[in-house]
Amino acid sequence: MSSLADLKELILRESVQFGEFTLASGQTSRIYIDIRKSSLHSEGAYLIGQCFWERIQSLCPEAKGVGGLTLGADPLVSATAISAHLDGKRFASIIVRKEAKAHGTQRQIEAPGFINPPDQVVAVDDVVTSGGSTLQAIRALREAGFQVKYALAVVDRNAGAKELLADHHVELHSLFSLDDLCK
Ligand SMILES: O=P(O)(O)OC[C@H]1O[C@H](OP(=O)(O)OP(=O)(O)O)[C@H](O)[C@@H]1O
Ligand SMILES: O=C(O)c1cc(=O)[nH]c(=O)[nH]1
Repeated sequence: MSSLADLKELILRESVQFGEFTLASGQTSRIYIDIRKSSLHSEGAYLIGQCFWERIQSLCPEAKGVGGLTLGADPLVSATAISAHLDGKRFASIIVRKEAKAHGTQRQIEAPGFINPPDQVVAVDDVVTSGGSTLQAIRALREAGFQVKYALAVVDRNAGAKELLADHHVELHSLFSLDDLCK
């Protein structure tokens, strides 16, 4: 089986939940895809890293790193950078804090020293619904001087994120849609 097929099976097993959920956007839903249950799983982290790295190389070969909003994106950025390293490439994991630290470095963006504006970065998220969280990360990355033309999510719930990000000149891609997982 391919990494994508293995990942789909793992997400279906570990991450799909049914109930009454309030989403980040304030919408309610009877389905919740908790990708944290897969991205914090040893096999899931490996598979997400492989799938993201492969997709990023075809989508944006000039990218020097991936960045996303804590917490959902944290394991994704690390997994992608490890896959890049195993492929012999230096590639940055960037974590965007929801707000800048009030002490210490006072940074909102945590990144290794080798990546610098105006390098190209792909924005990542575990699930996109409205796209608001991904846009928050993109805004912070752009304010820091990075270029962001592409975003990549594990799951796109097809609830407006693609359109919102397109309005901000970012092309959204995903490994799966909600329909792929819950038909
Ligand atoms: O596209 P949106 O409408 O913004 O919704 C999707 C966001 O919601 C979830 O994060 P959540 O706010 O639950 O935070 P967490 O990652 O810190 O758990 C998820 O990880 C996405 O980042
Ligand atoms: O929109 C959200 O908040 C959301 C939906 C979903 O399916 N999974 C998730 O982690 N967040």
